[in-house]
Amino acid sequence: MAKIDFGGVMEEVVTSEEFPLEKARTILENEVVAVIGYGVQGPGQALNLRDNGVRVIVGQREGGASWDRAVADGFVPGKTLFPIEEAARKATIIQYLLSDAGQVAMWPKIKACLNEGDALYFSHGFGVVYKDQTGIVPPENVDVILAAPKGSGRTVRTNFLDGSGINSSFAVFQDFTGRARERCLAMGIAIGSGYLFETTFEREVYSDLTGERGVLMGCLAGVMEAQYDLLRRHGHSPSEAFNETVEELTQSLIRLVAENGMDWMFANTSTTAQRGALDWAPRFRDAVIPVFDRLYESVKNGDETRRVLDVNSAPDYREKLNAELDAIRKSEMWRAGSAVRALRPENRKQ
Ligand SMILES: NC(=O)C1=CN([C@@H]2O[C@H](COP(=O)(O)OP(=O)(O)OC[C@H]3O[C@@H](n4cnc5c(N)ncnc54)[C@H](O)[C@@H]3O)[C@@H](O)[C@H]2O)C=CC1
Ligand SMILES: CC(=O)[C@](C)(O)C(=O)O
Ligand SMILES: [Mg+2]
Ligand SMILES: [Mg+2]
Repeated sequence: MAKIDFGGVMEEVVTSEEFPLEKARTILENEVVAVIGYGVQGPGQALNLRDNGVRVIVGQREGGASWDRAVADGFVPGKTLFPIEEAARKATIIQYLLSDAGQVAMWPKIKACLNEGDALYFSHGFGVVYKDQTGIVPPENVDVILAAPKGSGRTVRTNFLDGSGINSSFAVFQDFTGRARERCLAMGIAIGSGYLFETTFEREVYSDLTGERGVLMGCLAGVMEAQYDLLRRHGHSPSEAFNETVEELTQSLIRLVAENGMDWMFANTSTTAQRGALDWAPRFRDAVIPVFDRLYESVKNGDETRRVLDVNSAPDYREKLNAELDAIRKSEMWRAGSAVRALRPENRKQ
């Protein structure tokens, strides 16, 4: 493993150079991988595995939109696409990529399909770590491994297609065969990871639930809305409020952060902007610390899990979710956003 200095802390990572695809292919040579669930991660990981020469089949509920999508992506019913349990029985590596609530519902059936020496693969620590709520306790005679892409399943695929790779974490929870670690790393590389950093199931789920509720999604959505509304209350137009809150971030400034870090972005803005941002950053930081403390506690004590399972296990959860997403889409802010996006020169030409 390569030793990398992450800001003064040495960590070991596995890169696609030191663990090349050829090595992954050899390790997975005699395996049949079943991707159970063809939602967001399922397609990204399944297609990358297939393109990387791994024997992969898909298990999905018959008849729904995800099944049709798998067919459209070239998986053939009866050959490489099966109902969930049939796929799970055929496989030696079961990639459990149903929604986390779906994993709980299907667990008794999946458990019954596991053979001694199989590997049960997750992209989240959720099911295993919150076992008191999920009931997911793998049998002792299988490997239990994790490769968790740090990005959307869409990006898992688009990064692969453009020749880059997603970063993923990996973890071994249970090593029955003595091969759990190599199977885990081989899968991590074969799904298209550029490098993998090591974690545990527990640390993965705590950090992942915090990140998505926090800066990556929840906090981001919240602070954007707060600033947009503030500007609107003070008489600014929707286009001005949206540009100054979202468009400039996604089209310019966050790209500089991605390229070269926060200081680089600051260095390429006006001295006026720098002064103000440097002064206000600690105020925002201090304002949200108590919210973040509550968030981490709520993750750790299982409250977030309870909420996810409650809401996402309801029969009408899809309708309710769509209504919530629809409300965002139809809000003035995001309708303004749609108009702003349409005005980007590259979109205007179409
Ligand atoms: N969405 C993403 O990009 C990421 C997801 N993950 C993890 O990957 C795993 C899969 O997540 P997603 O791809 O978002 O899942 P998803 O929400 O897209 O669901 C996948 C499939 O599960 C099926 N499903 C749901 N409930 C079911 C049930 N009761 N019975 C049978 N099938 C059912 C649905 O047909 C759907 O196609 C989760 O553990 C998630 O936390 C990790 C990183 C990113
Ligand atoms: C994309 C990702 O890794 C998330 C946000 O954690 C998720 O979809 O669960
Ligand atoms: Mg994540
Ligand atoms: Mg997540």
